[in-house]
Amino acid sequence: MDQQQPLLSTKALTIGYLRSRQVSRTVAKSLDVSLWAGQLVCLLGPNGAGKSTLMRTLAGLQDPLGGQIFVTGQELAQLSPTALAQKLSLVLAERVDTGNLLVRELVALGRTPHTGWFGNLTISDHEQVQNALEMTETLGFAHRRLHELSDGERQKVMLARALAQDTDLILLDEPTAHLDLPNRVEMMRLLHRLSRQTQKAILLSTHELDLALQTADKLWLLDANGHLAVGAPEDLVLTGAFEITFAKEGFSFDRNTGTFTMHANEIGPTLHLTGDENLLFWTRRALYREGFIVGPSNEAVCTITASNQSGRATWQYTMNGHDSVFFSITDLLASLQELKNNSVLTTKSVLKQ
Ligand SMILES: Nc1ncnc2c1ncn2[C@@H]1O[C@H](COP(=O)(O)OP(=O)(O)OP(=O)(O)O)[C@@H](O)[C@H]1O
Repeated sequence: MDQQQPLLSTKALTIGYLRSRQVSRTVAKSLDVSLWAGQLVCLLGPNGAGKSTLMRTLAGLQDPLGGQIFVTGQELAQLSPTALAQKLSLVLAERVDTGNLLVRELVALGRTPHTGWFGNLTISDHEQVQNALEMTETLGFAHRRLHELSDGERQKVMLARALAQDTDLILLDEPTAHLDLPNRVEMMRLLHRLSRQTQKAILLSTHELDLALQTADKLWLLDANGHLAVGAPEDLVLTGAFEITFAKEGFSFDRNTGTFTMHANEIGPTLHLTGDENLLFWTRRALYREGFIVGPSNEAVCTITASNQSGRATWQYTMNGHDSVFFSITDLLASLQELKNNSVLTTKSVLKQ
């Protein structure tokens, strides 16, 4: 494979929609991006930013409003549908009508660009289908009809078909949309493994910010104004691009922990936290949710110490000379809430560490 040339690239690409041959909506313009062999890239952005529009345009399902797309060096507009299908496979989020097809038959359709509509499958084609079923863990329902599957099972089968198509490029529009958490993680791990083992270039759009941050080699961040930022996940977090793209009232992104924090509806008193880091992480989240501010001890009305005592999670604070000890966050919050309601927390107290 030519490592000097990206598998997919764009030059001054403009994407959007036409109505009566007039541009009715320009979603993004001046896009210059590239996808390289062995790369897993996640396309992220808020609702309506243009992720599906970009995926569909890159896959040749929708014409660009301007600029060019190159697939393995050749302009996409010049490729026949079969030539394109030998290079690029697309997995869409929406349900497609597959009639009465068996799962194995649908996955075998992935071989069509290589065999032709009436082409018989060779032993090697059957092996590719089998491999694709095994890799996606869909072999167990290969004999079932597609309309008998759950949305999550169906999504894995669609990936199996793309794998059977055996293209250098795989584009997936929200492949984790219908999966539960373990399957979402598994899907991302599988895609990551595939990009490494097979040197395929994989681009997927997703709303799974956390999983994307952990697994992607590169992120394409499309904001609501059609601006695309490209880079390693960590660079985009450190430069603040990640935060800006998802900026919305009501929550913020914490660069230190890589997590989103919801803002509480009301602002409560400041508390200081100290002790076991693991416990502090979850304590902090609970306190934020309840509208408390976590801050330095000199600004706090009390200090809560979280520790593991004989393997038991314990929270402790002292107020007005009275020690309070709790063995769950629920009980700690109940106590703090009571104090808040009684306005005791409005006066600063010296508390035991
Ligand atoms: N057929 C269409 N004609 C005109 N505008 C459209 C059409 N389809 C989508 N749009 C608009 O294009 C913009 C991008 O839509 P798109 O579906 O690509 O966003 P998205 O990032 O995939 O959103 P989501 O995360 O909600 O799936 C939106 O403002 C949408 O309203």
